[in-house]
Amino acid sequence: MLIVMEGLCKRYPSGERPVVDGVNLHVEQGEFVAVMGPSGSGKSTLLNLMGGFDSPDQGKVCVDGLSLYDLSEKRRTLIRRRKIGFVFQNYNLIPTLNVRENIAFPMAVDRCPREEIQMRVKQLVQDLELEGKEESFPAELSGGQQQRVAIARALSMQPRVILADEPTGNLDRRRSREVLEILSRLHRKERLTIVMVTHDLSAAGYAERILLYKDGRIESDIRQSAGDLQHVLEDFLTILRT
Ligand SMILES: Nc1ncnc2c1ncn2[C@@H]1O[C@H](COP(=O)(O)OP(=O)(O)OP(=O)(O)O)[C@@H](O)[C@H]1O
Repeated sequence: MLIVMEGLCKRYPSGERPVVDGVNLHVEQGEFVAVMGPSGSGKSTLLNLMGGFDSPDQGKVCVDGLSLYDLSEKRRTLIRRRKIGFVFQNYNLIPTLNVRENIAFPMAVDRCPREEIQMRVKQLVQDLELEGKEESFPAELSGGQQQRVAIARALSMQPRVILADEPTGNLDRRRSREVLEILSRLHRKERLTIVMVTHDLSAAGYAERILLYKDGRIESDIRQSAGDLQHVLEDFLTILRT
């Protein structure tokens, strides 16, 4: 099992109720999981806990057999860099670095050999369809291109899992589809594990498993066959209305 969450709880000091309330979740290597749910229900917090960014009040998070919150801060940072790739709604690219440098950044921090960095950047530029943009800066790119750079950067360390928080939240329909097609292809071809928070049902349609999250709990865990979105939609609406 690649990701294991057990008895996970988190309440912010300012919050009345826990935003993660006894969550148990197992994600297998190669799964593409979407997390949907009402705004403020705790989805981003759950994803941050999964990625070792936050600390739980109770419970365990294991990624690739390592219990993240039993590690020292230093080791957790290292594991995060090597095993987990993050993709955010607002891309989080470094504005003063060009595309090639943004993609190479985590590898440079990890002191990878220069030839390896060059080879990997070249491959990622190809995989993410960014040829010709290598020298461009983030401000010179469309939102979809920026997000593809962010995905390339997230993949640069060959992580075990990609955690994506609303990766298409700032993109129009066409650019969302381009980004999702790429994620979906990487998932199919390279058995990349993806956990993606999204509000967009058509984005969730690319996943093979959909978690409906509400009030800090997984209300529903649906493994969908292709095109079986109606069932998910009905569950989702029921959960939103109750
Ligand atoms: N660092 C923080 N300190 C205090 N409260 C926080 C913090 N981060 C989030 N919260 C609160 O916790 C709750 C859950 O937030 P979270 O961002 O996890 O929800 P979400 O389901 O991802 O929301 P959205 O879909 O709107 O992005 C919200 O009420 C939010 O205000």
